[in-house]
Amino acid sequence: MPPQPPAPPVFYSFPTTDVLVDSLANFVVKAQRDAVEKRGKFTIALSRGSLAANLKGLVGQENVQWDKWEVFFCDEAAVPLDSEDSNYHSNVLSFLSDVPIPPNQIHTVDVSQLQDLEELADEYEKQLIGHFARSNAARYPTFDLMLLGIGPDGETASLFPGHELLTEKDAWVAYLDDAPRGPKRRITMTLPVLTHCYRAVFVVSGSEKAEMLHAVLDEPEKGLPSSKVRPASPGLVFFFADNAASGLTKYPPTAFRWIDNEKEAEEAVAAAKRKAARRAEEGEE
Ligand SMILES: O=C(O)[C@H](O)[C@@H](O)[C@H](O)[C@H](O)COP(=O)(O)O
Repeated sequence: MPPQPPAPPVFYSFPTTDVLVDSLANFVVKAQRDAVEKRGKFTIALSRGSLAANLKGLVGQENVQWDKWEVFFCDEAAVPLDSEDSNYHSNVLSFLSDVPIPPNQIHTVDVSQLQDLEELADEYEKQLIGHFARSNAARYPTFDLMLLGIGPDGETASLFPGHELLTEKDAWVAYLDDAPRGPKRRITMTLPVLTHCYRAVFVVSGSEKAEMLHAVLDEPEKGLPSSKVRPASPGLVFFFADNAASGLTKYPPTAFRWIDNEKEAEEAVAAAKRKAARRAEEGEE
């Protein structure tokens, strides 16, 4: 079978993250239902950063089959599990401590047992292999849902622009000791794993991300790490809040599903029409 084309992205735009959290929770729960129906369980991977806070809407969701969840972390700092730098810890504070996922289905690495970064990465890769070998892993595991952020330089998980890890094709989990921001020592899922999933959702908020998002989405030829996560159809979704998407040029406002921000939507459509009319006029001159 020829390789499937990358999915055209689906965009949701929210006025604020307060509005986004409920829709994101609904989206995750729907993805869970779909996965459990088709494959009997739900494998989800969570990226470091502000994402954890945006998952708090999962608490109190009804009809969730928490016992079917298998939670992994796209990237993790080599810090104790109760450190505020720990991705696991951020997610515990946000929602994991309030939902009944069996603890052995939340897959962490414990630096109090292992200090060496290479060993940490190997240990986490073994956990992935142990889990996915029983189900769908051929060359790479296929997560039901990858939840990702985009950092100020276009990084995602702990894959930073220009870093040698971006070319890693063999390992599922790799390590770095030179992260340019935050804790330097980390492990991260590699690009083939991030991209080889049923659905990837990027959650991005804040107008300070607008310029960088323009580079990620409108100029993929620049090859920023976040531009390279392109699951096969139909799996690429963006949740935007607080004007994060205001710098995009390639996608018209009509490509967005505007949630609770009709006024902004109307303004964006009107601005796009004015721009198109101006261009047409300039063409005539
Ligand atoms: O440690 C980190 O920060 C992550 O490695 C990074 O890739 C993160 O996912 C993005 O920076 C988005 O984070 P924010 O949503 O917090 O900006």
